[in-house]
Amino acid sequence: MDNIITVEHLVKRYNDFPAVDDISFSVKNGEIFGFLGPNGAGKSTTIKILCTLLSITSGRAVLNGFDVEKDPLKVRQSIGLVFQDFSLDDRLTAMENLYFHGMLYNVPRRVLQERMDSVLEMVQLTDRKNDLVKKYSGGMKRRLEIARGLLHYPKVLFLDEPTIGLDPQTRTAIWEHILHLRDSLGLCIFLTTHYMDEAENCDRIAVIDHGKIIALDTPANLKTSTVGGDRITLTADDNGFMAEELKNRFGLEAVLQDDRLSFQVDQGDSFIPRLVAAYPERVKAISLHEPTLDDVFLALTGRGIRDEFLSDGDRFRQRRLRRRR
Ligand SMILES: Nc1ncnc2c1ncn2[C@@H]1O[C@H](COP(=O)(O)OP(=O)(O)OP(=O)(O)O)[C@@H](O)[C@H]1O
Repeated sequence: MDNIITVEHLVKRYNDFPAVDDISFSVKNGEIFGFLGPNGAGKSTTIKILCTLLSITSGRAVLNGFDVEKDPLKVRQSIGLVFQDFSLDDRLTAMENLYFHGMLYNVPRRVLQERMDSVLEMVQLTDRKNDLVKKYSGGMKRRLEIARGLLHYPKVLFLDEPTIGLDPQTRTAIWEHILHLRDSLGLCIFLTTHYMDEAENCDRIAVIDHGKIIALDTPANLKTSTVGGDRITLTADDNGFMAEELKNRFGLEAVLQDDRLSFQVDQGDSFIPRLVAAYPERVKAISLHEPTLDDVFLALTGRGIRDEFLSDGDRFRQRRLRRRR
C-alpha cells in the first residue's frame, strides 16, 4: 500500500464554526509528514479525528486501510500517540510503564518482554529501564513515550509537538531517534511542530490555515514555489512608512514580523545598496537571506509561526498593514 493515510473532503464543525473546512490529502508509507499551521488552524482537530478521538462532520479518513469512523479499534491498533502533555506514570519504572501499555494494547505476553527490550534499545534507555520515571530528565521521558508509542508496532506514529519545552541538545537527540525510526522501521511519522528548523527534517509538509490546507509539498519545493527569491529583513525608524514606500516606489509587499519588515526581492545583493542610498537616514538595520521555512510560513499565512509571541502593538501594526494591502 502506497498511502497509509487518505483524507477526503474532511469537515469538522463546532456548532457552525468550520474548524476543519473540506481538506483532502494523503500520507505515504514510511514518510515523515509535518502538519504545520498557526494557532487555531485546525491541526489538533485533524489529528484527533485521525486518532479516532473526535467524530467527523462530513468527509472521510482512512488509516492503514481502515475507516476511522467505521473501524476505530483497528485504527487505534495501527497508531502510536505521543501528545504534548507527559502521560507517563512517574511512580513506576520505565519497564512497568511499558508493561501496562502492552497489556492495554493486548500485546501477547510471550512477545511483550522482547518488544519492551527492543523499543528501549531504540531510544537508548536500556541501562535506565529499571529506574523510576520521576528520576528521568525531560528528554528521557519523551524518549520513553516514543518507545511506548512503538510497543504495539504501529504503522503510524503521531507526534504532537514532540520536542516542545526541551533544550536544543535534547531536541536534536529526539530528532535523531525520529529519523532512525523512519529509516530502520519504515514507519510513517505524522507530526506537528512550531520549530521551523525541525520541520526541515520532514519529507513533506502540509500547511493548514483557517481549517484549509493552503500548501503541501517537500520543504525544498515549498521554498522555491512560495518564496522564490531572496528575503530581506529590514528595521526602519518608522516601519509603517517604509512599508508604504516599498510598495509605492518598488512595488514590493512587506510583512511586519516582530519589529522588522520582511519582503522578497529577486536580486537582494543589488537591491540593498539602492534602498539604503534612497533612505540613508531611515534604514536602521538590514539583512539578506535565502528562503527558510519561516519565510514560507510567513508568505503563506501572513503570520510568523510564533505570532503568538508578538506584542499587542506589533499585532495591531501588522493587522493595519495587512488591511492596507
Ligand atoms: N471543542 C471545541 N469547541 C469549539 N471550538 C473549538 C473546539 N476545539 C477547537 N475549537 C476551535 O477550532 C479551531 C481549530 O482548533 P485546533 O485546536 O484544531 O487548532 P490548532 O491548529 O491545533 O491550534 P494550536 O496550534 O493552538 O493547538 C480553533 O478556532 C478553536 O478555537
